Amino acid sequence: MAEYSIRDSVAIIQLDNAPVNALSVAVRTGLYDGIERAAGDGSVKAVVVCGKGGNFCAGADIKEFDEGSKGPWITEIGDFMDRMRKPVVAAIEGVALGGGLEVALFCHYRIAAKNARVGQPEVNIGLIPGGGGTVRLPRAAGFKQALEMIVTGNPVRAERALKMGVLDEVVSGNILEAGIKFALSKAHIDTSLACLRNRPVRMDGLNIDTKADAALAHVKSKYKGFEAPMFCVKAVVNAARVPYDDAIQKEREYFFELRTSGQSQALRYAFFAERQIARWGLPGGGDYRTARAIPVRSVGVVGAGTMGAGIALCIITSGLPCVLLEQNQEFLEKGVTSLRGQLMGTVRLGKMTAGEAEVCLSRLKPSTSMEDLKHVDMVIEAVFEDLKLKREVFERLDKTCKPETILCTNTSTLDIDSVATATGRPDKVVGTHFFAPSYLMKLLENIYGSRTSPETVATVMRFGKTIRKVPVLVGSCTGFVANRMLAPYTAEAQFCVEEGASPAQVDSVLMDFGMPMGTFRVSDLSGIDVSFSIRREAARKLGVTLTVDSRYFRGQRHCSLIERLVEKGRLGRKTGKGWYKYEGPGGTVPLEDPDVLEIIETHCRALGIERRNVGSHEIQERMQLAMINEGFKILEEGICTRAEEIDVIWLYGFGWPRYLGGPMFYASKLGLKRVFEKICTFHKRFPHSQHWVPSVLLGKLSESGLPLSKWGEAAGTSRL
Ligand SMILES: CCC/C=C/C(=O)SCCNC(=O)CCNC(=O)[C@H](O)C(C)(C)COP(=O)([O-])OP(=O)([O-])OC[C@H]1O[C@@H](n2cnc3c(N)ncnc32)[C@H](O)[C@@H]1OP(=O)([O-])[O-]
Repeated sequence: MAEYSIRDSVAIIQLDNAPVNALSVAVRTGLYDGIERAAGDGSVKAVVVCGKGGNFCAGADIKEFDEGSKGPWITEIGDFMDRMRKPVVAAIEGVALGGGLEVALFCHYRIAAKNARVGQPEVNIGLIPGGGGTVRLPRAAGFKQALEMIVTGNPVRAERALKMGVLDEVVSGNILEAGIKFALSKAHIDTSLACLRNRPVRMDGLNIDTKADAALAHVKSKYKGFEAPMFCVKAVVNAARVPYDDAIQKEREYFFELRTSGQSQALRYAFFAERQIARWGLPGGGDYRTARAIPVRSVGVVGAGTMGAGIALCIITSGLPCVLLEQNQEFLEKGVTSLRGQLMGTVRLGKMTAGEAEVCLSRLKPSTSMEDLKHVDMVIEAVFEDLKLKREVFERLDKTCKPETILCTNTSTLDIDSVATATGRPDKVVGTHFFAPSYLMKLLENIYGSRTSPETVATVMRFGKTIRKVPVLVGSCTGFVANRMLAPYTAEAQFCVEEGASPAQVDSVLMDFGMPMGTFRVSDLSGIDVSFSIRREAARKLGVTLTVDSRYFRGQRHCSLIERLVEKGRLGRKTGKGWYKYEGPGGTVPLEDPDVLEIIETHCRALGIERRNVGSHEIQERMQLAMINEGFKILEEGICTRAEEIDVIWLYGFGWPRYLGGPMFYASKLGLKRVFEKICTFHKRFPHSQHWVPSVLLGKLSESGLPLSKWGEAAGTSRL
């Protein structure tokens, strides 16, 4: 809704829809009614539109998008304002985003508090601004700057918006008081002079034809696979070419076309999924509503290898002091050099100044003495993935650190309890699984053990946000969520290669689907020897020796191509050859290698595997469905409590194309009945792959027709 009041002959319309005053039907109706009322009230000289609770407005209410169009559209409210003879002033604090900025652009004037941010982020949810933004912003900010704001979706701060011409004034102090004062000062000025409709698009000397072609080409390559950025360009270019009303009409057509598109649905889903993951609960009780995070003012990182150094870098760049610990000076110096190198990389990219980088470094305390961890609030252990070693480290940490210190283990495979029991404080032990490269990858899988306390979970969840990661809470199991799902995905890729595909073919199928990189290129990048050691270690524990001839491991189908590559010294990019051979500058360009194809052929001949033509569709289906089936098992076991958590993990851990929502969302769009039937068929065809045993939950859901948001509940794993 919108509250209407009058002060000093100024009508005040306050948008009111907590927490961000999204433009629901009620808010738009309230705004329209308020403007109409002020226009007809002879005692009112001017109008101020503002927002309640510290924000102007975050745009259309995204939750209402699936309900069709009801109530007045922003441009209808705007047309009314355009005809008003009384000045309407937008008084902005907090954010004016999307439809919120569009409302402001319909006002005759815009003032903002210093803390305000304005922007058109619709592109992030697969849309273009649909309430006049593509037509009015270029009239205020000029074609180039408006195009940049609309295509990137990045908001700008008040001072910059003022320079761009989007705002008329930036004020300090009470925004409403400033708005009333400003409105009264304009009460006698002809409003048509301030009306953006009456101004041409500012081209600032640019030629629209050349600019349009360049912008389209740029957007096509930069936002590969995304539909909305192209439409943004088309709409803004059109606004520069045709009269105002025609441009508004075209913008609306584009907006409605995109609103019902699969991409926008997926991107809107991803928007809410990211917010859902903050709502966690523990099986033993305690959740995000009741658990209090312990303040973290300093952190220690044990292990200055690539992972540890990257984690320490995340910490110091987020403003926290960090002790980086290594067992000896040589390893410590190596770690600090690697951290410095990464930091300077961000300086070179212009993301930080050299001065800021120095400030970050001043927060780092390299050390070889565990005593330096005595007073820190949290320690993240990032030593080699070896249980015995980790338990030793935890025993020492437990003895050294103050009793309140939270102890985190950066592990991708180990059971949290088996580490926690090395301490006398298992309630304060938790897993924090960072992804390589740890400074850049946004995902943080936080893993609770059976005795991890709600306060510890609340602390690592908040800490994740502090260091600008996307923290997702998951239960403990082999591989947790990300790597557990990755295992059948990569296994199927290798089986497809054994059966007749080439690594390059598999990778191109994945890239065409929208993944940032194919699985074989990823394997080369992270090192084939890494997967080799993990497999060998797992086999060793079971008393089995894996050889190049192993076709089965624990009764399961096994592809031993990795063993063959390691035998030939093909460890990946670091050795210049792996699944590919690497050439070009710095040996970074992957080329299909006839030697690898020969290794694969020999391998298949030796094992009697008949090769055939494996089609792209089959590759995609097998890799994705095997992983999706695992996702349902994860839900079924309560390792995750919502499908959204799994999707966020894939978006941020593996770069699943955001415009496809995530694997679970993708499954919902394919239809669970179809997904289940396909998985059953693959299970019959490949009986020696555990990952094809259909998930019981999936079978149940395939009959139920329940929407994705209810899958966790149906699994009985929801804890809220
Ligand atoms: C009509 C003409 C065409 C117009 C089209 C548009 O405007 S398209 C829209 C263009 N606009 C955008 O794309 C802006 C999208 N929003 C944002 O970028 C950020 O939310 C923020 C910067 C406003 C606040 O960031 P922050 O980190 O401070 O907080 P937070 O992110 O956690 O959000 C708090 C709560 O508000 C909720 N919520 C937020 N916005 C909307 C919304 N529009 N709708 C509904 N709900 C919304 C959010 O779900 C969360 O709810 P929860 O989980 O507590 O139940």
